Amino acid sequence: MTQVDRRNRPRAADVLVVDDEDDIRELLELSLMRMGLACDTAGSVGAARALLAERSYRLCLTDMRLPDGDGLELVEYIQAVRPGLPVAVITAFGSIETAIRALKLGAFDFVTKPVELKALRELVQHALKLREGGSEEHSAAPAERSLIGHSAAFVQLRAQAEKLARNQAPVFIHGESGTGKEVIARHIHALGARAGGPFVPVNCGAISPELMESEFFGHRKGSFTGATADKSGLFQAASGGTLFLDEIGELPLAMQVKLLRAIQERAVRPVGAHAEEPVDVRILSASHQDLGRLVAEGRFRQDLFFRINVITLRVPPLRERREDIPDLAAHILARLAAREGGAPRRLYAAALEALQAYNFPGNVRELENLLERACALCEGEEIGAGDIGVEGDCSPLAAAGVAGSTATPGPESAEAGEGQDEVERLRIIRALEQTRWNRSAAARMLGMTLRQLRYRLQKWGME
Ligand SMILES: Nc1ncnc2c1ncn2[C@@H]1O[C@H](COP(=O)(O)OP(=O)(O)OP(=O)(O)O)[C@@H](O)[C@H]1O
Repeated sequence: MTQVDRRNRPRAADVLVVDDEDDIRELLELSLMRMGLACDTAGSVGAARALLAERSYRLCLTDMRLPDGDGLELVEYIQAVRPGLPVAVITAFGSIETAIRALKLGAFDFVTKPVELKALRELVQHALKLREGGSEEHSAAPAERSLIGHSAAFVQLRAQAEKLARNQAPVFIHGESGTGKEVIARHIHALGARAGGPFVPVNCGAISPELMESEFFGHRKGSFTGATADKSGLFQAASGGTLFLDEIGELPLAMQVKLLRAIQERAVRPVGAHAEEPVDVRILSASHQDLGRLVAEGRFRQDLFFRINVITLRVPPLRERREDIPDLAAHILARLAAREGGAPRRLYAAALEALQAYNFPGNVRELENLLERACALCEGEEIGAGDIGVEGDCSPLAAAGVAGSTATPGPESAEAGEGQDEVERLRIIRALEQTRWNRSAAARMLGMTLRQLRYRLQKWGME
């Protein structure tokens, strides 16, 4: 068996295929050639390293078991010496743990044996798009502009997100309500190989449990009362792109089983259909809840937790990165001005100080709401502390019964989860009072949809 099989081709090879079995190497090479790609092949970690030292590739595809090491070693090696090169691993069917370890080490994606041509083609397409840097260069600017923050915590978070944009691993984004979990997810999508595909956000808490399966997977005409035509679901809508499952902790257990299957099999079965259909989506998810705690309480399936939580990003609350407040405020004021017309309002130093001293239990979304209200109230060009309506450390929620806003709990403990719910409940009551219980206006003020607001009110027995 040749350990290094380098073809004397006029142009550089696109893909490095690493596998110790001759027939699999040949099969992969043939499939890739049909896609118009030239390959080098290697039968061991050593041979692959030798080629990587000499030549550059657009993708590396490696088997896990190799005579002198394993695919994970190669993933680590590539991260160290060729960090921009996407590397995908071929894992044995059912060895999802290995695939997850590879993703954690920085692998771009994985395929299971026997390698299906369709899965291989999709993987290669995504990898090459990433390598071309097309999505990265073209979409970095707009995504960059909309993701504001220069605090050390935020800079680190953005760097992690940008690294994760380069692979296909599921990412779980954890943070309090309104911290920017969705903007982070959009950033990961916009900088990744799927940027040309759709980004489909779903609030799992806002879909009624009876319709959930059909919403996610679609349905066939006549499969239930009201199914008057075939309809595709969110998975199909996100095909080629990213499905962002917000508030994933709200999924009922029965749906969690189905979601796990869809993620694992990369296929879904529309309600009323006989066969599954393949789907090609990257899953990003988020919650303000501590999923580990939900698992311990039996409210979230451990297997799904393990599957979606390959990598966790924690978005810090705004009160842990107060340095970001001035930039965020300027950004929000500019956005409001663009919407309303005219020049952006400025903040008096005292107003900015008041904002920086405030604890923002509702995080960036609350900052947006405060500034929108301040712009409506303020008569001149500059917003004063009085227009802001927060006085130093004294949160408006304190008046509503939440002990000092500094005591707003983080999301890490059981009490914290409950505290978060309580903070949200009070925030919603405040908005409803301000809008004289006009739910649409309150939802707008809170930055949520009417459906989301209704869902929460129902949950708390308030509707
Ligand atoms: N770093 C940021 N730069 C610019 N805008 C931000 C940033 N973080 C949050 N925002 C804005 O704040 C609002 C809330 O952000 P987002 O919806 O992403 O939060 P979230 O954590 O997903 O909220 P929820 O938990 O309620 O779903 C959005 O309007 C978003 O544009």
